[in-house]
Order: sequence, then C-alpha cells, then structure tokens
Amino acid sequence: MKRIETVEEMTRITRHLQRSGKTVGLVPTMGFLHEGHLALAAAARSENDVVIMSLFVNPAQFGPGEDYESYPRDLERDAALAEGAGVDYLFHPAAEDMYPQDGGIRILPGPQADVLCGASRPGHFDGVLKVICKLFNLTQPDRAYFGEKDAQQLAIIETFVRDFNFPIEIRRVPIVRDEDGLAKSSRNVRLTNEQREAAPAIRRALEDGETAFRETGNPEAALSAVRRQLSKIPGAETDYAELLEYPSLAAAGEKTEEVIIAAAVRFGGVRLIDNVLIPVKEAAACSK
Ligand SMILES: Nc1ncnc2c1ncn2[C@@H]1O[C@H](COP(=O)(O)OP(=O)(O)OP(=O)(O)O)[C@@H](O)[C@H]1O
Ligand SMILES: CC(C)(CO)[C@@H](O)C(=O)[O-]
Ligand code: BAL
Repeated sequence: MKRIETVEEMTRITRHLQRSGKTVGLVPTMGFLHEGHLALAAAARSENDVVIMSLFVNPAQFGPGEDYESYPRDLERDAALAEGAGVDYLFHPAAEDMYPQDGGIRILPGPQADVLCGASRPGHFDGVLKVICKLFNLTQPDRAYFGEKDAQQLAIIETFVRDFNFPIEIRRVPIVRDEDGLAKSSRNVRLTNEQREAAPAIRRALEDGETAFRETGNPEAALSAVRRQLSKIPGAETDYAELLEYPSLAAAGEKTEEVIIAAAVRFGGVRLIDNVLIPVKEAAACSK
C-alpha cells in the first residue's frame, strides 16, 4: 500500500491510473478505522482493480463547538488496517493542503439537508459535499463507497452525483454493528463504560419503532415507540428521532416505497447516529 500525503501527488497518481485503464474504487473516511470502514474497503476491493481510501478529518463539515479537535485520530493504526483490507493507496492530506485558502466556493445541498443531521448541524452537509467534490475530482473513481449508517449523507451524495452528472457509481454498504447491536462508529471510543453499556438501547429503540411500523403501518405510532424508548436511556439526550421517506427525506406519504427511522443521541459530548430502513410494501404485508 502506498501512502499519499499531498494533493499534488494524488493528482499525479490519478493521471497515471486513468491512463492505465484500471477501474478505481474510492472509500472516503475520516479515519480511526473500524469494521464499518473495512466493510466499505472489502466491497471496493471486490469490485475494482484499484482501491483508494481517503483519510481526512474534514474541518469544513464541523460546526463551531463541535468535536473537530477531539475527533479520534491514529494514522499508524489506520495504515495497518487499510493495508490489511487490501487498500492500494491511502490518501491522507493535511487540512492546509486541501483548503489552502479561506472562503472559496460553497456547495448548497437541497431540502434533503434541511432535516435530521442537517437541522442539528447547520452547514454540515455543505462541508461534506465540498470535500466529496474535491475527493471525486482528485481521484476520479469509477465507484465510491458509503455506509448506510450515515444514511442522510448517502442520500444527499446520490443526489449530488445525479444532479452534477459525476460519472461515478455510488455503492451503498449496510451498517456493521457490534455484537450487542451498537452501530460501529469512530466516536464509540469516546464513550465512558456506563455510556457504552447504555448505547445499544438506541438500536433497540429503532427496532421497536420498526416493529410498530410493520404491525400498524402508522408512522406516528412507530415514532412514539422510538421516542419513548430513547427517553429511557440513562445519561442520554435525544437530539432527534424522525420517520421519513427514503431517500427523498420528505414526509412519508401515500406513494412512499421505503421509510427511514433515524435517530441521533447525545451522551455528554459524544453524538451517535443510527437508523433502520424499512420497505413499505413489506411493512404492509406484515400488518395483514
Ligand atoms: N458501522 C458502520 N457500518 C457501515 N458503514 C459505516 C459504519 N460506520 C461508518 N461507516 C461509513 O464509513 C464512512 C466513513 O465514515 P466515518 O469516517 O465518519 O466513520 P464513523 O465511524 O461514521 O465516524 P463517526 O464517529 O463520525 O460516526 C461513511 O461512508 C460511513 O457511513
Ligand atoms: C464522507 C466523509 C468521509 C466526508 O468527510 C465523512 O462525512 C464520513 O466519514 O462519513
Ligand atoms: N460520519 C459523519 C461524519 C461526521 O460526523 O462529521
């Protein structure tokens, strides 16, 4: 595996890869790798000649007072894990190299970014789209891999690629969980023992919502089941819990084919997200 530290070198290698005619899979991450990231890398490995993983804690997607500084980082550990996962190029630029000047162009996502994490973290998805646009241009991938844990991000990136005609296939990867059901997340290491013990209840709350939705087909009943369970988690504060159409993230209606029940929960300064995706046809079938 080759490490690439600068935008200039990444550009040079991309030109070379383009001439070689090899297919390229891109796995964008913020590092502190876990099995969720490795599942993205495995999918990329199985579908492409070359795998590029980016590892960049993107300042543009963090708001004032958020955890940019305290976000976990460990480059050497990440490099060993990426190499073990069959990554060919690990791109880990410095922030000053990615953003040599302040200001510049802003990318403004549409209504999909007005809800859920977009409502709690104003400007977050502007920053995600900016870095994704840069990474797509810098690596020119055939395919790019994103996890369903960040389902809103995935939906917005799919729209971005369609709207701006990027010749890139976006590949969705299912959520990888710990044995007790907690979704793998780099931020899990920042939980205290008590918080870590309580955190799998987020998943159970979403499952209760899924069961209620499958049994009743009623979004309000499902959502109140989720909110009730979330409110009982010791030491946790619900940031949001919502049921929406997926991937439009509009209110669910008559023609909805799939819904998402998504939640964000804060344990002190650690904010975790999780979701379930439910095909509406299946839910209707269950309730009959
Ligand atoms: N448990 C998971 N299962 C599947 N994909 C995941 C999982 N966790 C993260 N990913 C995906 O990995 C990519 C990089 O995510 P990121 O580096 O932010 O990791 P993270 O663990 O989500 O970190 P955070 O602490 O910010 O939640 C994203 O596409 C994200 O959806
Ligand atoms: C996609 C991403 C790498 C962009 O910084 C980040 O939002 C993440 O890790 O999900
Ligand atoms: N996986 C989402 C990145 C963030 O929390 O900023």
